[in-house]
Amino acid sequence: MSGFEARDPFTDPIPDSSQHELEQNATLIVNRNASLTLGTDSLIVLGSQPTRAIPYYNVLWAELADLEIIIRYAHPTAKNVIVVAFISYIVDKSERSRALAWIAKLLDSAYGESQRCKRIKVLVNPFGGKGSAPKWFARDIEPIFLAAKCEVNVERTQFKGHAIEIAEEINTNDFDVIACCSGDGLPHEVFNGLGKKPDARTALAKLAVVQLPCGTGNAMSWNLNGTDSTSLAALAVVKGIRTPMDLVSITQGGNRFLSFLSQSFGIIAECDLGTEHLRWLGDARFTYGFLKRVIGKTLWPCDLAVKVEIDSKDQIRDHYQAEIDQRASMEERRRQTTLQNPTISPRLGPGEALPELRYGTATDPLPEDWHLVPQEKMGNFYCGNMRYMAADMPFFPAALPHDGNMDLVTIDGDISRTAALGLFLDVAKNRTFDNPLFNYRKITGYRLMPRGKDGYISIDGERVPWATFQAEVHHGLGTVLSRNGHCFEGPSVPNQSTS
Ligand SMILES: Nc1ncnc2c1ncn2[C@@H]1O[C@H](COP(=O)(O)OP(=O)(O)OP(=O)(O)O)[C@@H](O)[C@H]1O
Repeated sequence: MSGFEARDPFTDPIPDSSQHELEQNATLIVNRNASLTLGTDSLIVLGSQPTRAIPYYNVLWAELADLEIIIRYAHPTAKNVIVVAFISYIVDKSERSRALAWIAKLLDSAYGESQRCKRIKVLVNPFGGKGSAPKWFARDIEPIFLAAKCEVNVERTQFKGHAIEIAEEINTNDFDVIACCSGDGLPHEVFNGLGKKPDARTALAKLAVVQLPCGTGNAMSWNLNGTDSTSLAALAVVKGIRTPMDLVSITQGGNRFLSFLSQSFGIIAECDLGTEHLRWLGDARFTYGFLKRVIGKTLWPCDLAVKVEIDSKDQIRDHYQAEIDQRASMEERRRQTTLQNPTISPRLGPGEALPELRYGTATDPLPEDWHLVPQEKMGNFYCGNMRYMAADMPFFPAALPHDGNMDLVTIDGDISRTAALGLFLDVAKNRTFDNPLFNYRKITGYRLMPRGKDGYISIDGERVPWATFQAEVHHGLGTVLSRNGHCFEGPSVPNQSTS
C-alpha cells in the first residue's frame, strides 16, 4: 500500500558516522566490547555482529533485573510478521544508577506520548477469521502485549451482540483499551455498548476502542494501524496514541445507535450485503456484485436531505490541510487528556449519556434548513467516517478522525459502464477525488428515504431495515488509538487537482 510502506518501521537505517557523535550519556557500556546507544530514531547496538539499529517504535520494554539489562523488542521475520525478541547484557555494578537513567530515556523514546503498560480488555470473536482469531491472538498478539508489560484480560464473545453487553457493563476505571480480535462488527458493538452506559460520554472518552484484524473486513485496522497483519497491529496498539474520533448517531424508527465506519445505500450496500451467499468467492464476491450491477446500470431512487458543511473539493482540500497543520495544538489538547489522568475533552461534559440530537430523529419534522431532494438516479450513496473501507479501498481520502464532519460520496447510477468501472478501479489508486462524477461533500447530517419495496442499507457493514434513517455526527465523541494521533493511515486527499 502506498503511503504506508514509506513509513515502514523496519526501514530505519543504521545511522551514518555523524550520528554516532552523540552525547556521552546516550551511550551505555555494557561490557568491554559492547555498547548501547540512544540514536536519533533507533537504539544502536554496537559490538553485536553485525552492528544493529532497533527502531524505537519496535522497542517494547527495557528493565534492569539485578545487574542484567533486558530489552524486549519486535523483530521482523517477514514483511508483515514481527515476533518478540530480546537482548540482554550485564552492566557493571558501578554503572547501575546510570543504567536505570539510561533505561528511562530509552522508554521515553520508545513510547513518546503513547501510554505505557496499557490495561487492555481483549474481546476475541471465536468465529473471526473463519475461526482462527483465538489462535492468532495467542500466537501473534498476546506475546507482544505481554512483552510490552500490558495488562491483558481476555474474554471470548459467546453470542451475537455479546460485545454490546460486555461494553455496557465494563467498569471504565479498570481498563484503558478495549481491543477487538475480530472484523469490523465487534468494534461497532463495543461503541454501541459504551454508548448505552448512563455515563456514555465519559466511557467513550476514557476507553479507546481498537481492532486487532481477525475478520474478513478489517477497515478499522487499515485506517488506524495501517495494516491487517495481526502482529503489526498488536505493535500499533502497544504504541498507539489516544485519538478522539467522531462518531455518528443513526436514528431509524424508534431506534438510536452509533456508527463508527460508514453508511451505504445503493451499489456498495448491495455488493457488500447482497452477495453474502457468495462468501466462498472471498474478496471477489464484491467485484462480482459490482460488475453485475454496473452492467445492469441499476438505479436506487430515494429522497435525500443533507446538511452540507463544505461542498467544493478545493475547500475540502484546504480544510484537510488546515486540520493537518493544526497538529501541534491537537497534540497539546491530547496531552491534557492523557490516559493516566483522564479528563474529558472540553467539548464534552463529564458523566453524561449520549449527546442530544441537534437535528432530531428520522421521525421528527425535517430541520428548517434541510430540504428533501428527489434522487431519481442515485447509484451510490456512501457516507464515511474513516478513510479506508477495506484493504486498498481509500474511498474517503479527505476523512479525518475528528474534524466534526462525515464525508459523503454520491455517484449517479446512469453514468457509462466504462466510467463506473474506471471509478471503481481508481479508488485503490486514490485517483477518484477530483473526478467530477465522484460527488464529494463534508456534511454533519442527512436523512435518506429509500423508495421501493426492499433492498439493502448497510451501517458499518451490518444490514438495517429498508426504511428512512437519519444520521448526525458527534465531534470527538469516541476514542481510538492511532499510529500518529491525528490522521488516518494511507493516501490522503491529493494536493492538487489530478483531473
Ligand atoms: N460466539 C459468537 N457466536 C455468534 N456470533 C458471534 C459470536 N461472537 C461474536 N459474534 C458476532 O459476530 C459478528 C462480528 O463479527 P466480526 O467482528 O468478526 O465482524 P465481521 O466484519 O462481521 O466479520 P468478518 O469480517 O469475518 O465478516 C457480530 O455480529 C458479533 O455479534
